[in-house]
Amino acid sequence: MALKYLTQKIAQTIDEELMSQAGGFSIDQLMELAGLSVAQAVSKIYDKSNFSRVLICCGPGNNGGDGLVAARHLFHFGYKPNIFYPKRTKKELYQRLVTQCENLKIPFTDDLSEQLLQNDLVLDAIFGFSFSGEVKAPFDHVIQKLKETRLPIASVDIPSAWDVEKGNIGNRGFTPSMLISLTAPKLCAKQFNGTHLLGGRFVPPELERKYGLNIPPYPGTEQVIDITNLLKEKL
Ligand SMILES: NC(=O)C1=CN([C@@H]2O[C@H](COP(=O)(O)OP(=O)(O)OC[C@H]3O[C@@H](n4cnc5c(N)ncnc54)[C@H](O)[C@@H]3O)[C@@H](O)[C@H]2O)[C@H](O)CC1
Ligand SMILES: [K+]
Repeated sequence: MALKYLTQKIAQTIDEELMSQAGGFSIDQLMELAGLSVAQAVSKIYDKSNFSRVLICCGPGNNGGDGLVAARHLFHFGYKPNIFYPKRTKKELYQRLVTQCENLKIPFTDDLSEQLLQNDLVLDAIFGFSFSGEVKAPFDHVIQKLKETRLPIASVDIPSAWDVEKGNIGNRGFTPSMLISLTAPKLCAKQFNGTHLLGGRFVPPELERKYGLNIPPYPGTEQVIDITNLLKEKL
């Protein structure tokens, strides 16, 4: 049975259902597991001996929160993360995630151009499944710079600036080297031919059946599963 690609609406509905009274999760929990998956995916594909310096670009929503969590785990895995977080939110959850990174002395930077010259890999945690429309400032400049960089880019959940369902319309985004889909891939991932990992190992079987997700079994205690070839077989 083929893995399901989610519409924007279904992705948001599943998220809401997980965090409803019946679902029982808090956003902190889901974000922690999502960010852990992202860090584990990065460590599997980009060995720290060659890609130790990771520039984590964080957006204003939960995708950016996943990036902050991933930064902390990457630090503990022995990487040297740097964080670019141009539009911080005042919500307590994000402030705590920032404090946790500051306590690890993970540098926060304002100079994206400079950082793109000093890192080995970019983690794109700018926009996820709630992105829509044209990219607004200040992220229009950020996306442009990421289009120009030669560094490999690993995208969290959605390649930022891609339409969640239609993909890279009008070529307004960049094409990452790796995509880490969370819960299940979104429709835009049908256009993606690079390394593709799935993370977010928190979906109860009943919810998985309800939405027909057909998530392949995660190996052992892993937080990610490589679905690159699996998806190619199904195309
Ligand atoms: N169940 C899961 O899979 C989980 C996934 N997680 C991650 O959460 C994101 C979705 O988070 P959400 O807060 O809903 O939205 P985004 O981060 O995608 O972005 C919202 C943010 O962006 C702004 N925005 C929207 N469109 C534009 C635009 N055109 N230009 C500029 N800015 C824009 C908007 O105003 C908001 O501020 C999901 O993808 C996963 O990465 C959870 O962490 C855990 C559960
Ligand atoms: K992203």
